[in-house]
Amino acid sequence: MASNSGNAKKQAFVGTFVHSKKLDELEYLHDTVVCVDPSGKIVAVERECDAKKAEQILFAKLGWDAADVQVHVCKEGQFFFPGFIDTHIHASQYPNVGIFGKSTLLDWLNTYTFPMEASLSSLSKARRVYTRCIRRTLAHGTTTAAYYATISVPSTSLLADLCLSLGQRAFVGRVCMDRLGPSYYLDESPEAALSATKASIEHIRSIDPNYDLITPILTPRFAPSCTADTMKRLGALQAETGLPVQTHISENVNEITLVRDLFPDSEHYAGVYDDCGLLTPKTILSHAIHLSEDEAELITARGSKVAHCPCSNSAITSGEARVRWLLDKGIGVGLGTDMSGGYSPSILEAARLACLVSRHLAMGDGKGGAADAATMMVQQVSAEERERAKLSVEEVLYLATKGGAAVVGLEGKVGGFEVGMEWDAQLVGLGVVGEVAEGKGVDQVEGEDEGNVDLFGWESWEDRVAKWLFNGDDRNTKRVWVRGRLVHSRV
Ligand SMILES: O=c1[nH]c(=O)c2nc[nH]c2[nH]1
Ligand SMILES: [Zn+2]
Repeated sequence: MASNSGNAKKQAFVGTFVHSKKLDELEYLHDTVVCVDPSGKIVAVERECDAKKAEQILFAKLGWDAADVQVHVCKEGQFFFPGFIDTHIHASQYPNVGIFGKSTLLDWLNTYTFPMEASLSSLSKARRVYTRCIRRTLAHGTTTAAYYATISVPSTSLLADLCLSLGQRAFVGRVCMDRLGPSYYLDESPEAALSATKASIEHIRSIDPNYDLITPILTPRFAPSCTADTMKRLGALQAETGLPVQTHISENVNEITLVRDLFPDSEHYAGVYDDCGLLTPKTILSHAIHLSEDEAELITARGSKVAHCPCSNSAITSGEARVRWLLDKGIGVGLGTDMSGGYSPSILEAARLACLVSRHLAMGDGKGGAADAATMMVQQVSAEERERAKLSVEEVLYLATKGGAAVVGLEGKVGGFEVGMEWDAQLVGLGVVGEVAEGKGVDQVEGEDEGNVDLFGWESWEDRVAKWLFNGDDRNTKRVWVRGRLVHSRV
């Protein structure tokens, strides 16, 4: 089956392009044309060019007939930005967003999460939930998502089918858990967990044989809910297939105590995964809030990556992940919404919350992470070091795009605008406020742009992007493409 049907045209995108060059630097490409071939690949990035020049020179250089090219031109206040990568999201928890009360991880799982996930064994309910989740995240500019589904194979297969048909690039994981869950929502045995995982992989292979858009991902939920036997089988399957792995680590202090009790022979939480062959360069570890130095060093050595989920970590009171500390150790970090631990489907929201959480660390009043005020004082962390904890606009937007791409193993393929990469992109539009109408004393808002961001025209491009980060939302996400296919449009 074609993995990205509905797109078989040559396209040219004209205007301003903003993307990450490196962790702390955004590049602004003005008066630029990006050409995308029918397979969704970027084949040209031409500076100092416009639609007319492209027609006269660039298309000919590519051997394109201008009549065959669909041209998209940015309007005032608009720019192209790479699609967001959500490195950690539970599609099956989407109906629960915002519903967490004052719970913390372990009671949150039992009260809200397991009942909702179990209920999605009803395929009609799963279809409603997954369709809405995919549409909503696309509308917020998420072009790639690393999804947890449920323990049900048909329900997980349905999520993969829907991502393919709605055009979202996805990693789809059938959740494995064979203990410490309610009896109605557990794998019967390690053998059952493994064979269900294999059935889910087979289904994805049948709908997208080359994993062009949808890739299976091995998903032991987290160490407390998996026996060592199950995790070792999944580790062996990873070694055999080379597939990616996703799980949770070190989110909550009670969870860490539980892991210590359940796995007394392992050195620490990260060691449990390592002992089972699950700490690989293709492993996405979510949260990683309370890691020790030894654990971070092991993760660095294994090349595993971290999904930082600031919304979830704040909502269910888990703590503050030390992103700068992780980055300094050479660990790749991306952003996750972690719905519904996190209440928002938006990676833009995750990026702004990553800024704020890093500032709480800098203020030293975070009581959740090992780098909280007391620890920092004891360790005599200098004022400069605390200041370094702060993440900039450029840095969180890197984590949301290029950094996330590296976390899910798509570096060089998505997350930026370079020849050879795929056109996974969003068109961002900010509201442009016109001159005060003479004699009326009120601002006139021009154009169809709406939303929460007002541009007055004097802002630098850096300031425009900062205004988008802190006040933007899905109203500013005008169009979204994955592999060149238009998958969401407000205009
Ligand atoms: O944020 C989280 N969401 C979950 O669903 C989950 N399961 C285990 N640990 C978890 N953490
Ligand atoms: Zn999670």
